[in-house]
Amino acid sequence: MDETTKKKKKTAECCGYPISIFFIVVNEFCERFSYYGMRAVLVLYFRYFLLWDDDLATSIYHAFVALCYLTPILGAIIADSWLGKFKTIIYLSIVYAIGQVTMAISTIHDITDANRDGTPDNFTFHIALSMLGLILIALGTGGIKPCVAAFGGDQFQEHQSRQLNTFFSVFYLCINAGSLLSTLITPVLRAQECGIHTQQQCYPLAFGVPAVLMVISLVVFIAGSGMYVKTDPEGNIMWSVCKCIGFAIKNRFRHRSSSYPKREHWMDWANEKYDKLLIAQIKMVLKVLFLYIPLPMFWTLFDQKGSRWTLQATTMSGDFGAFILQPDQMQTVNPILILTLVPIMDRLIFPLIQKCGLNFSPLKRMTVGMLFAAMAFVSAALVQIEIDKTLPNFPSSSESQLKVVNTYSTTLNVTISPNEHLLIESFGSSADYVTFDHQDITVSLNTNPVITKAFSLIKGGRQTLIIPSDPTVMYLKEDVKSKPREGKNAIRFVNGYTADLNITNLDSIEPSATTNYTLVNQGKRDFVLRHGEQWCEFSRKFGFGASYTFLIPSTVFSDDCESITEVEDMKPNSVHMALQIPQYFLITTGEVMFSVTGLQFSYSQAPKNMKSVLQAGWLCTNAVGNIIVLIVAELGKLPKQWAEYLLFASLLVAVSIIFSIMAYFYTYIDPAEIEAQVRKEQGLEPEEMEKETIEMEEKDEDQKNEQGVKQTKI
Ligand SMILES: CC(C)C[C@H](N)C(=O)N1CCC[C@H]1C(=O)O
Repeated sequence: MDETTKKKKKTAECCGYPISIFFIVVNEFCERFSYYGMRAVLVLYFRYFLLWDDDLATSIYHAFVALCYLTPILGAIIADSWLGKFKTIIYLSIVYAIGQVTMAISTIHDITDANRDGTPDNFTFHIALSMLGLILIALGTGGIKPCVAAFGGDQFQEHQSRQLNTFFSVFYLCINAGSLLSTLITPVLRAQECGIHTQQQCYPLAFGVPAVLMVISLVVFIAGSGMYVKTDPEGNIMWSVCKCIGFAIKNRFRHRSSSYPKREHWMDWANEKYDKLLIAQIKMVLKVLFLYIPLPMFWTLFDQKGSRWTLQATTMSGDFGAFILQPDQMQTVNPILILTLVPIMDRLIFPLIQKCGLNFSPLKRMTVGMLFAAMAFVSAALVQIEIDKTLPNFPSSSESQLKVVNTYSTTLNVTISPNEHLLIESFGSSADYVTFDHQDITVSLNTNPVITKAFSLIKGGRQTLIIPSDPTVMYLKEDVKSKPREGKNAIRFVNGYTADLNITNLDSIEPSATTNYTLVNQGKRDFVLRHGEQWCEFSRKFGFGASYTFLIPSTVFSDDCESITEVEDMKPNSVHMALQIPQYFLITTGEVMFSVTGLQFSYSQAPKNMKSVLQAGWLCTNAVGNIIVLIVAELGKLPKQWAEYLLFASLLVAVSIIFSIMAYFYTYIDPAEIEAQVRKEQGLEPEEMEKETIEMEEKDEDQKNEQGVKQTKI
């Protein structure tokens, strides 16, 4: 029996809408807040809390997203064949909430930070707990995804078809409103400092708030339970489809001899055992699923917004004058644009194209959407080329780089064997790093007597030779050799004062010593220097992604910190994050054309009882897209990031050409019409079919009433 044909239960209404819809819409908003909020900080958590490298962080991120889009099949099977949509949503939401809480707990560094140095001591514990959390989240979010929208649709009566359409628009807006708010808020929460023993990036808050939102989502959904129209499971349509396909293949194989007459379609080999209607429906579904084959490539590019593009933003400047944008907040441009572009496209662009007499069919829209996504990656490559121009010339794995800092009382002539001569004034440094293709060097200073010392440099590393007030004890200090994380600044101090010094938030520094790097955020920062009763204060304004060594002279307290000099080890990021806006605009325009159209297309081309099968198939294209990113990342990374972006863009152009050829041969169908025709061929007239349906419904209803089961819709 078709569950969407008629509804007999009159539900409470407000302004023509079932009141129960309110609970479903709020539930979706909270759930999407929870999911996207957690996702917004996930790569940074992998990269900077678990200390994974870029490739591993990106791979696990995409594996997780892929899992989230594979589990809808599981959710659809559970709902259709066992629990029904309502119970499936409740049970899987509980699993989801437990996953979010587990994830939030795994980010508390203090749990294993026994030595209280600010970093976890037992990474295995944090990794295991976070992986468990992510698996539960993937199971929950993917499992309920195909059920919630359909459950919302179930709430509407036959006369509410206009409201039903509005519901789906509001539903989509809720997805993006929830994700917009969360991607704005969670990075801010992450940027806070918190902790019991030491203050660190507040990942527990960034993951904790999404966990709370998921609990709220569940509570809101349960609160509406008295008002919902609930349908019982109707048997597992997916299982019937699989059995029918399996039989057709087996039967075809059994009759492979040329003596058997050919059949029009290979699915016709199931005619002996299966209903013609089911076979016709499977044919319609397979035709659409075949078209889906090239689609994952779109998602391969789309989902890199959260990984590669965010990492790209960490090497850019987020100073927008009136406000500062964190690298991970750039992702919010997508839902903002969705909220504006969907109405513009629907109300303006598509009608205008239609007015011009152009046939912009759904499959054409999807092809153009792919081309927009490819253009977005060309734009990302151009931005990357600009960034690369501003990046320091880091040493290759066989080279070593050295810089010299002089805190001796006079200018020094520094000779580095065999032929490097540097003139460095007091409390100054060499202009830039000197690159060596060998590691063993000898340094001579023109002091009286001459001081000579041998050093071994780190292969592939950057170091600074610190010449203190007593040059005989000159020493090497390792420098940062990549941009500091998350657009922060790495700073350190050389103590040229004659006694121990205390600097805000740092351990005490001995005379002539150099501190390790400390990361500071963008903006104005104040430091207080102290020795006994003496103190002075100095301030510096920082940009994004720079590195500095501050040289403290012996006169520091007498001139009130004025004489502190600054050596720039690495220039701040100079390419502005606004340059990422064109790539976001292009990918979002592509998304509206591809994703929104794809959803409508999947729905309109699916037979009535297999809408969920195609929805699950559609979600699977997203999963496969993420798996492709994983494979590409694992197979090997191109030496240049811009080249990788161009590779993805070219692949998508190639795929969109293949898709447009496949689309050319696709004939749009009206599934209801085909179903009616098959029924007619089977000898069932429309009136008879109607009568039969009503009789079946009434019989079914009577049975349910007898059993005392609340049957609310037919
Ligand atoms: C990535 C954005 C925050 C959300 C995106 N615009 C979107 O609505 N979706 C991306 C995959 C499908 C859809 C969703 O259901 O989340």
